[in-house]
Amino acid sequence: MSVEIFYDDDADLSIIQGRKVAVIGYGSQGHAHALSLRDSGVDVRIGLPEGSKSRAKAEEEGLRVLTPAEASKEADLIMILAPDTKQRFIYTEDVEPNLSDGDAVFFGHGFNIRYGLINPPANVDIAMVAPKGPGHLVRRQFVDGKGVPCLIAVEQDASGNAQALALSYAAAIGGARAGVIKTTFKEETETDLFGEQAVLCGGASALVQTGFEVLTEAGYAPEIAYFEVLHELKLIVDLMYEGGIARMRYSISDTAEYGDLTRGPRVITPEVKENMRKILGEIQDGTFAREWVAEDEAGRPNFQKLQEAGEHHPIEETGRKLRGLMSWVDRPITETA
Ligand SMILES: NC(=O)C1=CN([C@@H]2O[C@H](COP(=O)(O)OP(=O)(O)OC[C@H]3O[C@@H](n4cnc5c(N)ncnc54)[C@H](OP(=O)(O)O)[C@@H]3O)[C@@H](O)[C@H]2O)C=CC1
Ligand SMILES: CC[C@](O)(C(C)=O)C(=O)O
Ligand SMILES: [Mg+2]
Ligand SMILES: [Mg+2]
Repeated sequence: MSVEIFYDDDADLSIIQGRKVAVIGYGSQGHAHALSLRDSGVDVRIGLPEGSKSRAKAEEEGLRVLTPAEASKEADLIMILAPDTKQRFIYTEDVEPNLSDGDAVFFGHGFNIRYGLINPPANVDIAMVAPKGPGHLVRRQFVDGKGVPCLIAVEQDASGNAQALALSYAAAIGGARAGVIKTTFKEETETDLFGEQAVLCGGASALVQTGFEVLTEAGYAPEIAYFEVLHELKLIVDLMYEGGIARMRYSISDTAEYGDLTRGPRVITPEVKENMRKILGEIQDGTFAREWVAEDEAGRPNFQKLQEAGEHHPIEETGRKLRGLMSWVDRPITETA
């Protein structure tokens, strides 16, 4: 195996238990890290601006909430879990002026370091603990005694101990129960962006919406189309998660398997693969990062337009109606943060 994978036995939890941690941001990842660090015996404070709507949620959990500058000053490990497009401003205004020799600045994703938006001084550790899953599941798995795998990376090892520190942090949020893989900021950033754009979020959403459109435009009931292309997708992906594509193919009918083997490549054609390569190229050469930063600076006009179109896609209305009848899938994403 070419990668190094670490588990709980490889991690020394006492390292992170001996640090003062500031978690900047209390959203999807921030709440999961902060609550699980606290439950692992770590001294945690939250950094949020005075007017932040996340403040009440963190305070409800009994966490101590300071401004990002105060939290950075008090802490010797600052984990930045604010939106990627805001991090460079938070870093310059609140974090950097409060850094001392031997402090550590951590990230949950490598975007700002990989694309040179944050350039830290040489006297601090720069590392990453990036869970490979949405924050709400990171927390839910931790509470259930499980964990979401994490990537760790060290960009700058001023202390000579940055990797052990990152591994200790990953263990404290449950990552080492599932496996912690050592990588680089470059590899994490590029593969994470590719995964979410081409397969997990962009690819999967477009596949589901297009399948729904084809069925409903051909006159089939939206409810049947919804179950077929969205609801059942989870059940199929659960089998892949448990035992790979082979396990899924073992469980489906041979009719489905023959259709899978012969029709799948007609949907995901060589042209689609070429499009995926172009998307990867735009990530690697910085085109996507520049576009996203510019879009954010312009007030996100295109993002908002596309978001609205997605929210009004007919599959959402059908889904809301059907999920309303299935109490067990009614898990609002506001469950903990
Ligand atoms: N979402 C995920 O599951 C994953 C995210 N990541 C990475 O984690 C990081 C955080 O993403 P995510 O959890 O999705 O973010 P969210 O958008 O869910 O949450 C962002 C949080 O940052 C707060 N915030 C906004 N502006 C500031 C500021 N100026 N100072 C301090 N806090 C601020 C927000 O507060 P308010 O309520 O006021 O807006 C909110 O609490 C990103 O680097 C992302 O790429 C990595 C893996 C998975
Ligand atoms: C798949 C999306 C993700 O990369 C994640 C949950 O890991 C993100 O940035 O939210
Ligand atoms: Mg990811
Ligand atoms: Mg991501």
